Amino acid sequence: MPERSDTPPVLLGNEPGSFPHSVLAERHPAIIRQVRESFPYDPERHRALDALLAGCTEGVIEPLPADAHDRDRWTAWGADVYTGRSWFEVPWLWSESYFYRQLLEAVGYFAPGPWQGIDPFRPSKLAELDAPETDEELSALDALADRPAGEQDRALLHGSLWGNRADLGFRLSAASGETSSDTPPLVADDSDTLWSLLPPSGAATLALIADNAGRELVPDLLLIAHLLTQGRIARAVLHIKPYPYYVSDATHADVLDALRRLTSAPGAAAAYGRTLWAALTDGRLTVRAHPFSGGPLPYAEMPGDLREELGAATLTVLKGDLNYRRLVGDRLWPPTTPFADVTAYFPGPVAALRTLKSDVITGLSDRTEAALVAAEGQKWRTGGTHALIQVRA
Ligand SMILES: O=P(O)(O)OC[C@@]1(O)O[C@H](CO)[C@@H](O)[C@@H]1O
Repeated sequence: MPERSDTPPVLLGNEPGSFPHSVLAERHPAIIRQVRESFPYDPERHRALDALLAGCTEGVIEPLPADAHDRDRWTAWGADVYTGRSWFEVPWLWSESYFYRQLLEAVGYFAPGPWQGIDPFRPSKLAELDAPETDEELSALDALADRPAGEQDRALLHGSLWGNRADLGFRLSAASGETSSDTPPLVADDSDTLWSLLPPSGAATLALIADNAGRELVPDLLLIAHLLTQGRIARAVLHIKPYPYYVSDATHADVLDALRRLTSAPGAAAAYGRTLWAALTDGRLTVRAHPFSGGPLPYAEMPGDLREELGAATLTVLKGDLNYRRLVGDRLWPPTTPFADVTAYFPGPVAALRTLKSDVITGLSDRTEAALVAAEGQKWRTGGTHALIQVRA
């Protein structure tokens, strides 16, 4: 993307007291401690986790093993440039993403052996899926079945949007999700444009770039099922992560767990599950784990095949905070910078559904920004209490 002359610099994690700094200095060590307890890892795995714990705050970025299957890919993504530097002095997005790659290395996720393919975050993902809150959310679908189509559209869109609050990494460091602010929860709402891109004519292809498993993925799947049933889309491609990432990000195993949760639920939820099952088996719904989805770069740098694929979609919906950062570049834009400007490079119509959990934001009106700042200072940016639906048609 050619840079605008007023483009702010990419965020780093080097400012003590800032949100990015706290993620590197506090959230990452907490994640390692949590992973240590998640399985009875052997002494070698414990040593590797301890080394990462020391290294990720005090040390420097270490290279991947020479025989790592994805070493060349990470080199192309910048590993040689950043190796040997402090985690805090390189782009925050890169540093965080590489942390998860190194965490998988430490638990032996890629190496032949007993821990190969074992998702270190699976216990917490499954606990969430099994939680009584998930039952409550699914039983609410029964009452929705008799409501007018427009009301169902809105409920399922908002379910998917607010499902993004359920991010396990975020909960590790968010002391309280509540705010006393009386500012509206939605800071931008382009949902009319979103619906206008998906009329009930049945021809559209939706690309949904998923974020978290469990209580976010379930409503994402419900939204897809609803759009298929209403004829607003003919097919959907669900983009997930090729491996565990940012604690709760959805992998293919998580999609299958969520689907099983739906099909085994009572009432309307099971019907949604059956719709999805049928769509997967007849090819109207496909699941895609592109390597770039687990990468450390903004979408402006997506490779040609992905660009072509998303360019062919009627609409690409990006879920969540991290995808938003990757979509607009991980930069501290003035909040009133038009969303359409910073996403002009994207190969087709694009929508962001996101709760606000990091400083990056674009597309606010002057009035909304002023009201948020007057009520909360800058807390609205990271508290997860506000959300947005932004669309560039
Ligand atoms: O993408 P998600 O799940 O909505 O949020 C991811 C998140 O919790 O992790 C990043 C910090 O580690 C931030 O982008 C955000 O706070």
